[in-house]
Amino acid sequence: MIRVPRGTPVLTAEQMRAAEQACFDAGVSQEELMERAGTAVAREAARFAFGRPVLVLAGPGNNGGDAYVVARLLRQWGHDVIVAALGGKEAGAAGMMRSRWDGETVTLDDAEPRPVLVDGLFGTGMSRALEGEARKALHRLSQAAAFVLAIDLPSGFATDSGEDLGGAPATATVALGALKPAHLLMPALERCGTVLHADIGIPGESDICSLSRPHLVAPARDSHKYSRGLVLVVEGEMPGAARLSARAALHGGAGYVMLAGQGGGGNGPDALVHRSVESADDLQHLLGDDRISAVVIGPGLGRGERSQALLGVAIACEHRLVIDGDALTLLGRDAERRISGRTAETVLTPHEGEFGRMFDDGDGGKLDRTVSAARRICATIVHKGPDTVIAHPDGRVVMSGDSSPWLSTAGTGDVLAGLCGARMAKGNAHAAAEAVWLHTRAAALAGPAFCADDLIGRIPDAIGECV
Ligand SMILES: NC(=O)C1=CN([C@@H]2O[C@H](COP(=O)(O)OP(=O)(O)OC[C@H]3O[C@@H](n4cnc5c(N)ncnc54)[C@H](O)[C@@H]3O)[C@@H](O)[C@H]2O)[C@H](O)CC1
Ligand SMILES: [K+]
Repeated sequence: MIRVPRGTPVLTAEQMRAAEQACFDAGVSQEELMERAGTAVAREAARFAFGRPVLVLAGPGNNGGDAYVVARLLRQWGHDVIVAALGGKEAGAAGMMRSRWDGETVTLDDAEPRPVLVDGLFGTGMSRALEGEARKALHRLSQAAAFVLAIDLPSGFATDSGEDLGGAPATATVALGALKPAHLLMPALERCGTVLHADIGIPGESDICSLSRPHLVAPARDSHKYSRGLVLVVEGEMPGAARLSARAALHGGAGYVMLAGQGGGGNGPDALVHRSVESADDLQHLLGDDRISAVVIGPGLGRGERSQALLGVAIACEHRLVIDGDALTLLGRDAERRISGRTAETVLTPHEGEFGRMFDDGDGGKLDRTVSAARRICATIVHKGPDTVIAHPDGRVVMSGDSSPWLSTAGTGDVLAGLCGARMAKGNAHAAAEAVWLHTRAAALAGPAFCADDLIGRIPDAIGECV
Protein backbone atom coordinates (compact mmCIF):
# COMPACT_ATOMS: atom_id res chain seq x y z
CA MET A 1 0.00 0.00 0.00
CA ILE A 2 1.55 3.31 -1.00
CA ARG A 3 0.99 5.57 2.01
CA VAL A 4 3.16 8.46 0.89
CA PRO A 5 3.69 9.84 -2.64
CA ARG A 6 6.91 8.42 -4.10
CA GLY A 7 9.90 10.49 -5.21
CA THR A 8 8.28 13.69 -3.97
CA PRO A 9 10.27 16.64 -2.57
CA VAL A 10 10.25 16.99 1.21
CA LEU A 11 10.50 20.57 2.52
CA THR A 12 10.97 21.77 6.08
CA ALA A 13 8.66 24.47 7.47
CA GLU A 14 11.29 27.10 6.77
CA GLN A 15 11.90 25.87 3.22
CA MET A 16 8.14 25.90 2.68
CA ARG A 17 7.87 29.48 3.81
CA ALA A 18 10.75 30.42 1.48
CA ALA A 19 9.04 28.61 -1.41
CA GLU A 20 5.77 30.44 -0.67
CA GLN A 21 7.65 33.75 -0.52
CA ALA A 22 9.20 33.01 -3.93
CA CYS A 23 5.66 32.60 -5.26
CA PHE A 24 4.58 35.89 -3.75
CA ASP A 25 7.66 37.56 -5.24
CA ALA A 26 6.69 36.09 -8.61
CA GLY A 27 3.32 37.79 -8.31
CA VAL A 28 1.14 34.98 -6.98
CA SER A 29 -0.89 36.31 -4.04
CA GLN A 30 -1.32 34.51 -0.70
CA GLU A 31 -5.06 34.57 -1.42
CA GLU A 32 -4.46 32.69 -4.69
CA LEU A 33 -2.27 30.11 -2.98
CA MET A 34 -4.82 29.72 -0.20
CA GLU A 35 -7.63 29.30 -2.76
CA ARG A 36 -5.63 26.61 -4.54
CA ALA A 37 -4.80 24.87 -1.26
CA GLY A 38 -8.41 24.99 -0.08
CA THR A 39 -9.72 23.77 -3.43
CA ALA A 40 -7.36 20.79 -3.41
CA VAL A 41 -8.45 19.83 0.11
CA ALA A 42 -12.15 20.45 -0.61
CA ARG A 43 -12.02 18.07 -3.58
CA GLU A 44 -10.63 15.30 -1.36
CA ALA A 45 -13.12 16.12 1.42
CA ALA A 46 -16.02 15.89 -1.03
CA ARG A 47 -14.69 12.57 -2.29
CA PHE A 48 -14.52 11.05 1.18
CA ALA A 49 -17.64 12.68 2.63
CA PHE A 50 -20.14 10.68 0.54
CA GLY A 51 -22.70 13.35 1.43
CA ARG A 52 -22.20 12.97 5.20
CA PRO A 53 -22.28 16.12 7.39
CA VAL A 54 -18.90 17.85 7.62
CA LEU A 55 -17.32 19.79 10.49
CA VAL A 56 -14.38 22.01 9.52
CA LEU A 57 -11.94 23.12 12.25
CA ALA A 58 -10.43 26.53 11.44
CA GLY A 59 -7.35 27.63 13.40
CA PRO A 60 -5.91 31.11 13.96
CA GLY A 61 -3.44 31.11 11.09
CA ASN A 62 -3.18 30.26 7.42
CA ASN A 63 -4.01 26.60 8.00
CA GLY A 64 -7.28 28.02 9.27
CA GLY A 65 -7.45 30.22 6.18
CA ASP A 66 -7.28 27.10 4.04
CA ALA A 67 -10.03 25.61 6.18
CA TYR A 68 -12.42 28.49 5.43
CA VAL A 69 -11.86 27.96 1.70
CA VAL A 70 -12.66 24.28 2.14
CA ALA A 71 -15.86 25.06 4.07
CA ARG A 72 -17.02 27.66 1.53
CA LEU A 73 -16.47 25.35 -1.47
CA LEU A 74 -18.06 22.31 0.17
CA ARG A 75 -21.13 24.42 0.99
CA GLN A 76 -21.24 25.69 -2.60
CA TRP A 77 -21.13 22.08 -3.77
CA GLY A 78 -24.17 21.28 -1.64
CA HIS A 79 -22.56 19.70 1.41
CA ASP A 80 -23.85 20.23 4.96
CA VAL A 81 -20.89 22.11 6.54
CA ILE A 82 -20.31 23.84 9.87
CA VAL A 83 -17.09 25.64 10.90
CA ALA A 84 -15.71 25.41 14.44
CA ALA A 85 -13.28 28.30 14.81
CA LEU A 86 -10.36 28.86 17.17
CA GLY A 87 -9.75 32.60 17.18
CA GLY A 88 -8.94 33.83 13.74
CA LYS A 89 -7.05 36.47 11.89
CA GLU A 90 -8.87 39.57 10.84
CA ALA A 91 -6.15 40.67 8.44
CA GLY A 92 -4.40 38.99 5.55
CA ALA A 93 -5.50 36.16 3.31
CA ALA A 94 -6.80 34.08 6.20
CA GLY A 95 -8.91 37.02 7.41
CA MET A 96 -10.30 37.46 3.90
CA MET A 97 -11.19 33.77 3.60
CA ARG A 98 -12.81 33.91 7.01
CA SER A 99 -14.92 36.89 5.94
CA ARG A 100 -16.02 35.07 2.79
CA TRP A 101 -17.45 32.22 4.83
CA ASP A 102 -21.15 32.94 5.38
CA GLY A 103 -22.22 29.63 6.82
CA GLU A 104 -22.68 28.58 10.47
CA THR A 105 -19.72 29.08 12.79
CA VAL A 106 -19.48 27.74 16.35
CA THR A 107 -16.71 27.73 18.96
CA LEU A 108 -14.58 24.62 19.44
CA ASP A 109 -16.20 24.05 22.81
CA ASP A 110 -19.75 24.18 21.38
CA ALA A 111 -18.96 22.06 18.33
CA GLU A 112 -20.93 18.82 18.10
CA PRO A 113 -19.12 15.82 16.53
CA ARG A 114 -19.89 15.07 12.88
CA PRO A 115 -19.03 12.04 10.71
CA VAL A 116 -16.48 13.92 8.60
CA LEU A 117 -13.94 16.23 10.20
CA VAL A 118 -11.60 18.52 8.26
CA ASP A 119 -8.68 19.52 10.49
CA GLY A 120 -7.50 23.05 9.68
CA LEU A 121 -6.39 24.04 13.19
CA PHE A 122 -2.63 24.07 12.71
CA GLY A 123 -0.20 23.20 9.97
CA THR A 124 3.45 24.14 9.56
CA GLY A 125 3.11 26.95 12.08
CA MET A 126 2.87 24.50 14.99
CA SER A 127 5.49 25.83 17.37
CA ARG A 128 4.64 24.49 20.83
CA ALA A 129 2.59 21.84 22.59
CA LEU A 130 -1.11 21.89 21.87
CA GLU A 131 -2.97 22.55 25.09
CA GLY A 132 -6.27 23.57 26.62
CA GLU A 133 -9.49 23.98 24.64
CA ALA A 134 -7.86 23.34 21.27
CA ARG A 135 -6.33 20.02 22.33
CA LYS A 136 -9.46 18.81 24.13
CA ALA A 137 -11.79 19.73 21.28
CA LEU A 138 -9.49 18.29 18.60
CA HIS A 139 -9.34 14.91 20.34
CA ARG A 140 -13.04 14.87 21.21
CA LEU A 141 -14.14 15.69 17.67
CA SER A 142 -11.63 13.51 15.84
CA GLN A 143 -12.33 10.46 18.00
CA ALA A 144 -16.05 10.80 17.23
CA ALA A 145 -15.57 11.26 13.47
CA ALA A 146 -15.71 8.42 10.94
CA PHE A 147 -13.22 10.18 8.67
CA VAL A 148 -10.64 12.86 9.50
CA LEU A 149 -8.96 14.78 6.68
CA ALA A 150 -5.99 16.90 7.82
CA ILE A 151 -4.99 20.06 5.94
CA ASP A 152 -1.25 19.91 5.27
CA LEU A 153 -0.53 18.08 8.54
CA PRO A 154 -2.63 16.61 11.34
CA SER A 155 -2.69 19.39 13.95
CA GLY A 156 -0.36 18.93 16.89
CA PHE A 157 2.75 17.48 15.23
CA ALA A 158 6.08 19.23 14.76
CA THR A 159 6.61 19.77 11.03
CA ASP A 160 10.36 19.04 10.86
CA SER A 161 10.75 16.29 13.45
CA GLY A 162 7.37 14.54 13.50
CA GLU A 163 7.28 14.97 17.29
CA ASP A 164 3.85 14.56 18.88
CA LEU A 165 2.89 17.91 20.46
CA GLY A 166 -0.51 16.67 21.54
CA GLY A 167 -1.96 15.94 18.14
CA ALA A 168 -4.72 13.62 16.99
CA PRO A 169 -4.61 11.06 14.15
CA ALA A 170 -6.07 11.65 10.69
CA THR A 171 -7.47 9.14 8.23
CA ALA A 172 -5.80 11.03 5.40
CA THR A 173 -3.68 14.15 5.02
CA VAL A 174 -3.41 16.49 2.05
CA ALA A 175 0.20 17.70 1.89
CA LEU A 176 0.18 21.20 0.38
CA GLY A 177 2.89 22.08 -2.12
CA ALA A 178 5.36 19.45 -0.89
CA LEU A 179 5.77 16.69 1.66
CA LYS A 180 7.12 17.75 5.05
CA PRO A 181 9.48 15.63 7.18
CA ALA A 182 6.59 14.90 9.59
CA HIS A 183 4.82 12.95 6.82
CA LEU A 184 7.73 10.49 6.93
CA LEU A 185 8.89 10.49 10.57
CA MET A 186 7.44 8.67 13.59
CA PRO A 187 5.18 9.26 15.41
CA ALA A 188 3.56 11.79 13.02
CA LEU A 189 4.02 9.33 10.14
CA GLU A 190 1.50 7.01 11.78
CA ARG A 191 -0.97 9.82 12.53
CA CYS A 192 -1.11 11.23 8.98
CA GLY A 193 -2.91 8.22 7.58
CA THR A 194 -2.68 8.14 3.80
CA VAL A 195 -0.79 11.18 2.53
CA LEU A 196 -2.04 12.83 -0.67
CA HIS A 197 0.15 15.42 -2.36
CA ALA A 198 -1.52 18.57 -3.68
CA ASP A 199 0.62 20.41 -6.20
CA ILE A 200 -0.57 24.00 -5.80
CA GLY A 201 2.06 25.59 -7.97
CA ILE A 202 4.74 26.12 -5.33
CA PRO A 203 8.04 25.01 -6.88
CA GLY A 204 9.59 22.99 -4.05
CA GLU A 205 13.28 22.28 -4.63
CA SER A 206 14.86 20.19 -1.92
CA ASP A 207 17.81 17.87 -1.25
CA ILE A 208 15.29 15.63 0.50
CA CYS A 209 12.78 13.43 -1.31
CA SER A 210 10.60 10.44 -0.53
CA LEU A 211 11.82 7.01 -1.63
CA SER A 212 10.80 5.96 -5.12
CA ARG A 213 11.08 2.80 -7.17
CA PRO A 214 14.56 2.69 -8.74
CA HIS A 215 15.09 2.11 -12.44
CA LEU A 216 17.44 -0.86 -12.63
CA VAL A 217 19.01 -2.19 -15.80
CA ALA A 218 19.46 -5.86 -16.66
CA PRO A 219 23.10 -6.99 -17.05
CA ALA A 220 24.65 -6.21 -20.44
CA ARG A 221 24.98 -9.21 -22.79
CA ASP A 222 28.72 -9.31 -22.30
CA SER A 223 28.47 -9.22 -18.51
CA HIS A 224 30.32 -11.74 -16.38
CA LYS A 225 30.32 -12.50 -12.68
CA TYR A 226 33.08 -10.00 -11.91
CA SER A 227 31.60 -7.18 -14.01
CA ARG A 228 28.34 -7.56 -12.13
CA GLY A 229 30.29 -7.20 -8.89
CA LEU A 230 32.03 -9.46 -6.41
CA VAL A 231 30.71 -8.93 -2.90
CA LEU A 232 32.72 -10.29 0.02
CA VAL A 233 30.78 -10.83 3.25
CA VAL A 234 32.85 -11.23 6.42
CA GLU A 235 31.64 -14.00 8.69
CA GLY A 236 31.93 -13.70 12.47
CA GLU A 237 30.80 -15.51 15.57
CA MET A 238 27.27 -16.10 14.21
CA PRO A 239 27.79 -17.34 10.63
CA GLY A 240 24.05 -17.60 9.93
CA ALA A 241 23.68 -13.81 9.93
CA ALA A 242 26.51 -13.39 7.43
CA ARG A 243 24.97 -16.14 5.30
CA LEU A 244 21.69 -14.20 5.19
CA SER A 245 23.63 -11.14 3.99
CA ALA A 246 25.52 -13.20 1.43
CA ARG A 247 22.36 -14.79 0.04
CA ALA A 248 20.67 -11.38 -0.08
CA ALA A 249 23.65 -10.03 -2.04
CA LEU A 250 23.37 -12.92 -4.50
CA HIS A 251 19.67 -12.25 -5.07
CA GLY A 252 20.27 -8.51 -4.95
CA GLY A 253 22.21 -8.52 -8.23
CA ALA A 254 25.83 -9.31 -7.31
CA GLY A 255 27.61 -11.53 -9.85
CA TYR A 256 29.73 -13.37 -7.30
CA VAL A 257 29.44 -13.55 -3.50
CA MET A 258 32.21 -14.76 -1.26
CA LEU A 259 31.62 -15.67 2.37
CA ALA A 260 34.88 -15.27 4.29
CA GLY A 261 35.20 -16.87 7.71
CA GLN A 262 35.34 -20.02 9.74
CA GLY A 263 31.73 -21.12 9.27
CA GLY A 264 32.37 -23.34 6.28
CA GLY A 265 29.45 -21.84 4.36
CA GLY A 266 26.81 -23.94 6.12
CA ASN A 267 24.10 -25.27 3.82
CA GLY A 268 23.87 -22.02 1.89
CA PRO A 269 23.31 -22.10 -1.87
CA ASP A 270 26.14 -23.72 -3.84
CA ALA A 271 26.46 -20.43 -5.70
CA LEU A 272 27.86 -19.00 -2.49
CA VAL A 273 31.68 -19.32 -2.47
CA HIS A 274 33.14 -19.93 0.98
CA ARG A 275 36.74 -18.94 1.72
CA SER A 276 38.34 -19.92 5.01
CA VAL A 277 39.55 -16.97 7.08
CA GLU A 278 41.00 -17.66 10.50
CA SER A 279 42.83 -14.45 11.32
CA ALA A 280 42.79 -10.77 10.42
CA ASP A 281 45.88 -11.44 8.30
CA ASP A 282 43.93 -14.01 6.29
CA LEU A 283 41.20 -11.43 5.66
CA GLN A 284 43.79 -8.80 4.75
CA HIS A 285 45.24 -11.20 2.17
CA LEU A 286 41.81 -11.95 0.73
CA LEU A 287 40.95 -8.25 0.49
CA GLY A 288 43.99 -7.80 -1.71
CA ASP A 289 41.91 -9.23 -4.58
CA ASP A 290 41.13 -6.20 -6.74
CA ARG A 291 38.18 -8.02 -8.32
CA ILE A 292 36.25 -7.35 -5.09
CA SER A 293 33.61 -4.63 -5.66
CA ALA A 294 32.16 -4.31 -2.15
CA VAL A 295 32.69 -5.69 1.34
CA VAL A 296 29.98 -6.26 3.99
CA ILE A 297 31.01 -6.59 7.63
CA GLY A 298 28.99 -6.69 10.80
CA PRO A 299 26.15 -9.20 10.50
CA GLY A 300 26.84 -11.78 13.23
CA LEU A 301 30.40 -10.46 13.57
CA GLY A 302 30.49 -10.67 17.34
CA ARG A 303 32.26 -8.19 19.61
CA GLY A 304 35.41 -10.02 20.69
CA GLU A 305 39.05 -9.29 19.89
CA ARG A 306 39.02 -11.27 16.65
CA SER A 307 35.94 -9.35 15.48
CA GLN A 308 37.60 -6.04 16.33
CA ALA A 309 40.72 -7.10 14.38
CA LEU A 310 38.64 -8.16 11.34
CA LEU A 311 36.82 -4.80 11.46
CA GLY A 312 40.10 -2.93 11.54
CA VAL A 313 41.27 -4.71 8.40
CA ALA A 314 37.97 -4.08 6.59
CA ILE A 315 37.99 -0.35 7.42
CA ALA A 316 41.59 -0.06 6.25
CA CYS A 317 40.90 -1.70 2.87
CA GLU A 318 40.29 0.32 -0.30
CA HIS A 319 37.02 -1.36 -1.22
CA ARG A 320 33.46 -0.01 -0.93
CA LEU A 321 32.26 -1.04 2.52
CA VAL A 322 28.92 -1.72 4.23
CA ILE A 323 29.15 -1.62 8.03
CA ASP A 324 26.23 -3.14 9.93
CA GLY A 325 25.23 -4.79 13.20
CA ASP A 326 28.01 -5.71 15.63
CA ALA A 327 30.57 -3.72 13.62
CA LEU A 328 28.59 -0.56 14.40
CA THR A 329 28.58 -1.43 18.07
CA LEU A 330 32.35 -2.01 17.96
CA LEU A 331 32.77 1.42 16.32
CA GLY A 332 30.67 3.17 18.96
CA ARG A 333 31.66 6.78 19.62
CA ASP A 334 34.89 6.15 17.65
CA ALA A 335 32.95 5.89 14.38
CA GLU A 336 33.74 9.40 13.12
CA ARG A 337 37.48 9.09 13.78
CA ARG A 338 37.74 5.63 12.25
CA ILE A 339 35.49 6.09 9.19
CA SER A 340 35.74 9.71 8.03
CA GLY A 341 39.17 9.12 6.51
CA ARG A 342 38.03 6.29 4.20
CA THR A 343 38.32 7.17 0.51
CA ALA A 344 36.07 4.41 -0.85
CA GLU A 345 32.29 4.70 -0.55
CA THR A 346 31.06 3.64 2.89
CA VAL A 347 27.51 2.90 4.03
CA LEU A 348 26.50 2.41 7.66
CA THR A 349 23.14 0.77 8.38
CA PRO A 350 22.31 1.44 12.04
CA HIS A 351 19.01 0.98 13.75
CA GLU A 352 18.07 3.60 16.37
CA GLY A 353 20.01 1.96 19.20
CA GLU A 354 23.18 1.53 17.18
CA PHE A 355 22.87 5.13 15.92
CA GLY A 356 22.55 6.43 19.47
CA ARG A 357 25.68 4.53 20.53
CA MET A 358 27.71 6.06 17.69
CA PHE A 359 26.51 9.67 17.55
CA ASP A 360 25.62 12.16 20.21
CA ASP A 361 21.88 12.31 20.45
CA GLY A 362 21.63 16.02 19.90
CA ASP A 363 18.23 17.58 20.28
CA GLY A 364 17.12 17.49 16.65
CA GLY A 365 14.76 14.94 15.20
CA LYS A 366 15.84 11.79 13.38
CA LEU A 367 16.27 13.67 10.10
CA ASP A 368 18.55 16.38 11.48
CA ARG A 369 20.63 13.94 13.53
CA THR A 370 21.16 11.58 10.59
CA VAL A 371 22.05 14.37 8.13
CA SER A 372 24.53 15.86 10.59
CA ALA A 373 26.16 12.48 11.33
CA ALA A 374 26.49 11.59 7.62
CA ARG A 375 28.25 14.89 6.96
CA ARG A 376 30.60 14.44 9.94
CA ILE A 377 31.50 10.85 9.16
CA CYS A 378 31.72 11.42 5.36
CA ALA A 379 29.68 8.27 4.78
CA THR A 380 26.13 7.37 3.85
CA ILE A 381 23.95 6.49 6.82
CA VAL A 382 20.85 4.34 6.43
CA HIS A 383 19.13 5.11 9.72
CA LYS A 384 16.67 2.24 9.80
CA GLY A 385 13.22 2.00 11.32
CA PRO A 386 9.57 2.36 10.28
CA ASP A 387 10.81 5.78 9.15
CA THR A 388 14.11 5.08 7.40
CA VAL A 389 16.29 8.11 6.67
CA ILE A 390 19.08 7.69 4.09
CA ALA A 391 21.51 10.58 4.41
CA HIS A 392 24.46 11.00 2.04
CA PRO A 393 27.56 13.04 2.95
CA ASP A 394 26.85 15.38 0.00
CA GLY A 395 23.55 16.41 1.58
CA ARG A 396 21.18 14.27 -0.50
CA VAL A 397 18.50 12.62 1.67
CA VAL A 398 15.89 9.97 0.89
CA MET A 399 13.11 9.20 3.36
CA SER A 400 10.89 6.15 3.43
CA GLY A 401 7.78 5.72 5.51
CA ASP A 402 6.17 2.70 3.92
CA SER A 403 7.97 -0.32 5.32
CA SER A 404 6.07 -3.39 6.46
CA PRO A 405 5.79 -3.84 10.24
CA TRP A 406 6.49 -7.55 9.61
CA LEU A 407 10.14 -6.57 9.00
CA SER A 408 10.50 -6.62 12.79
CA THR A 409 11.94 -10.15 12.75
CA ALA A 410 15.50 -11.46 13.21
CA GLY A 411 17.81 -11.25 10.24
CA THR A 412 16.05 -8.63 8.12
CA GLY A 413 18.84 -6.16 8.93
CA ASP A 414 21.38 -8.72 7.70
CA VAL A 415 19.39 -8.97 4.48
CA LEU A 416 19.45 -5.19 4.01
CA ALA A 417 23.22 -5.10 4.58
CA GLY A 418 23.72 -7.72 1.87
CA LEU A 419 21.41 -5.81 -0.48
CA CYS A 420 23.43 -2.65 0.12
CA GLY A 421 26.59 -4.58 -0.77
CA ALA A 422 25.08 -5.86 -4.00
CA ARG A 423 23.78 -2.46 -5.09
CA MET A 424 27.07 -0.73 -4.16
CA ALA A 425 29.02 -3.24 -6.22
CA LYS A 426 28.16 -1.26 -9.33
CA GLY A 427 29.42 1.93 -7.73
CA ASN A 428 26.28 4.03 -8.13
CA ALA A 429 25.40 6.90 -5.84
CA HIS A 430 21.86 5.65 -5.26
CA ALA A 431 22.83 2.19 -4.07
CA ALA A 432 21.55 2.65 -0.53
CA ALA A 433 18.15 3.93 -1.67
CA GLU A 434 17.89 1.08 -4.20
CA ALA A 435 18.64 -1.42 -1.45
CA VAL A 436 16.06 0.10 0.91
CA TRP A 437 13.42 0.15 -1.83
CA LEU A 438 14.09 -3.51 -2.77
CA HIS A 439 14.05 -4.50 0.91
CA THR A 440 10.75 -2.68 1.49
CA ARG A 441 9.17 -4.06 -1.67
CA ALA A 442 10.33 -7.62 -1.01
CA ALA A 443 8.74 -7.36 2.45
CA ALA A 444 5.46 -6.15 0.94
CA LEU A 445 5.54 -9.04 -1.53
CA ALA A 446 6.34 -11.54 1.24
CA GLY A 447 3.05 -10.64 2.97
CA PRO A 448 2.49 -11.27 6.70
CA ALA A 449 4.63 -13.22 9.16
CA PHE A 450 7.60 -13.88 6.85
CA CYS A 451 11.10 -14.71 8.11
CA ALA A 452 14.35 -13.27 6.78
CA ASP A 453 14.86 -16.30 4.51
CA ASP A 454 11.44 -15.70 2.88
CA LEU A 455 12.36 -12.04 2.41
CA ILE A 456 15.45 -13.02 0.40
CA GLY A 457 13.29 -15.17 -1.84
CA ARG A 458 11.20 -12.13 -2.78
CA ILE A 459 14.10 -9.88 -3.80
CA PRO A 460 14.13 -11.10 -7.44
CA ASP A 461 10.41 -10.26 -7.75
CA ALA A 462 11.11 -6.76 -6.40
CA ILE A 463 13.98 -6.38 -8.89
CA GLY A 464 11.66 -7.57 -11.63
CA GLU A 465 9.46 -4.54 -10.96
CA CYS A 466 12.40 -2.20 -11.54
CA VAL A 467 13.93 -3.47 -14.79
N1 LIG B 1 2.40 25.22 1.82
C1 LIG B 1 1.65 26.00 1.03
O1 LIG B 1 1.80 26.02 -0.17
C2 LIG B 1 0.61 26.86 1.61
C3 LIG B 1 0.35 26.73 2.96
N2 LIG B 1 -0.61 27.42 3.54
C4 LIG B 1 -1.10 27.05 4.82
O2 LIG B 1 -0.42 27.80 5.79
C5 LIG B 1 -0.12 26.94 6.89
C6 LIG B 1 0.90 27.57 7.76
O3 LIG B 1 0.27 28.72 8.25
P1 LIG B 1 0.81 29.53 9.53
O4 LIG B 1 -0.09 30.68 9.70
O5 LIG B 1 2.26 29.75 9.36
O6 LIG B 1 0.68 28.55 10.76
P2 LIG B 1 -0.49 27.62 11.24
O7 LIG B 1 -1.76 28.01 10.56
O8 LIG B 1 -0.04 26.24 11.16
O9 LIG B 1 -0.57 28.02 12.82
C7 LIG B 1 -1.26 29.16 13.16
C8 LIG B 1 -0.64 29.89 14.31
O10 LIG B 1 -0.95 29.19 15.50
C9 LIG B 1 -0.04 29.56 16.51
N3 LIG B 1 0.33 28.36 17.22
C10 LIG B 1 1.39 27.55 16.96
N4 LIG B 1 1.41 26.52 17.82
C11 LIG B 1 0.34 26.70 18.64
C12 LIG B 1 -0.17 25.96 19.73
N5 LIG B 1 0.40 24.84 20.16
N6 LIG B 1 -1.28 26.42 20.36
C13 LIG B 1 -1.87 27.55 19.92
N7 LIG B 1 -1.45 28.31 18.87
C14 LIG B 1 -0.35 27.86 18.26
C15 LIG B 1 1.13 30.22 15.82
O11 LIG B 1 1.11 31.58 16.12
C16 LIG B 1 0.84 29.99 14.35
O12 LIG B 1 1.27 31.06 13.55
C17 LIG B 1 0.23 25.68 6.21
O13 LIG B 1 0.23 24.57 7.04
C18 LIG B 1 -0.84 25.59 5.12
O14 LIG B 1 -2.00 24.99 5.63
C19 LIG B 1 -1.24 28.52 2.80
O15 LIG B 1 -2.48 28.80 3.22
C20 LIG B 1 -1.38 28.18 1.33
C21 LIG B 1 -0.10 27.78 0.74
K1 LIG C 1 -4.05 20.71 10.12
